[in-house]
Amino acid sequence: MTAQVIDGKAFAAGLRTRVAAGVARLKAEHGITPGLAVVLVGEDPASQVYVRNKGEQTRAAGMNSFEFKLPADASEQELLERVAALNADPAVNGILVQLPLPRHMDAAKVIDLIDPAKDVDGFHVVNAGKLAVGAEGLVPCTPLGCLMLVKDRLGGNLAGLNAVVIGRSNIVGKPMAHLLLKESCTVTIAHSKTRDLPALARSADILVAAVGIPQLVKGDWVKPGATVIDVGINRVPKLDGSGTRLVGDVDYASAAEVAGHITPVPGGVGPMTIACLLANCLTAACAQAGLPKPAL
Ligand SMILES: Nc1nc2c(c(=O)[nH]1)N[C@@H](CN(C=O)c1ccc(C(=O)N[C@@H](CCC(=O)O)C(=O)O)cc1)CN2
Repeated sequence: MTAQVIDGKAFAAGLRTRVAAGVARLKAEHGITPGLAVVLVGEDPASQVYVRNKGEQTRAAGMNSFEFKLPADASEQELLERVAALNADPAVNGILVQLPLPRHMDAAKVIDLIDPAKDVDGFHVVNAGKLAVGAEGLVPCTPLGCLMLVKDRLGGNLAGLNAVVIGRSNIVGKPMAHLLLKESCTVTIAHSKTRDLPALARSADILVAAVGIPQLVKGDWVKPGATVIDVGINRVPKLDGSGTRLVGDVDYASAAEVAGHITPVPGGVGPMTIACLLANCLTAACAQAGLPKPAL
């Protein structure tokens, strides 16, 4: 079997178009222009690219973009003060602090200060808790994007499917598991202490790899016909030694021979992260104005 490739880039472009239409409606009917504030601390090259892309895509969707850059040696207090100011700013509907933060800053403390209503990353414990109990809240962008891709491919009804999520981070693994559980999948979260991971992975109808180990998941870990979602973004040396290339947590070539559907890296899950951020910002702006959640 050769898997069908899930084109996350194309799906994300469609989602951004739907978000832009929702933003235009919100402006026309209620005079509200959603505003997204992104805070970057330091000069990590990948983070700089992601933040620039967020600003461009926010403006392209018709929303206001506010960008704040702090030097790598800024104090944690400075960052907390910036977040507090954004919490109080009515023009700002969504706040995102780009991760990772420099080592001297405590990301949990910073996220904890973000107003949960403006927490478009969905990382605040209030939003994590809402997801865990199945209540309406802001959902982390990457797992939300993964779920959209899976539902699009499998026809929307995931009930009864076996899902294995490799990775237990608060940002991807745990929220992904909750989202799949909400869809009535039978969900297992695997991690570094899991016994016989290949056998467990082979039981999955939906296999999500979010562990940060380049090409960990091999073709013989994949159940024939399974949907494989690769969240990994790992930069590794090219085989000929000329620079680097991006690979996922899945060994794409061997997994694609067995899977039914598979996301590539790049061009799979990655582009969904920013598209879902825009969707969350529109959702947050509507909720703050007492309006229903937009259908995207
Ligand atoms: N506060 C947050 N920080 C970080 C998040 C996040 O969701 N919130 N996620 C990642 C980085 N990220 C967005 O911030 C992000 C990662 C990857 C992509 C993407 O489009 N990737 C491309 C490849 C890009 C490349 O060539 O390097 C792809 O996979 O096709 C977008 C956004 C960590 N920090």
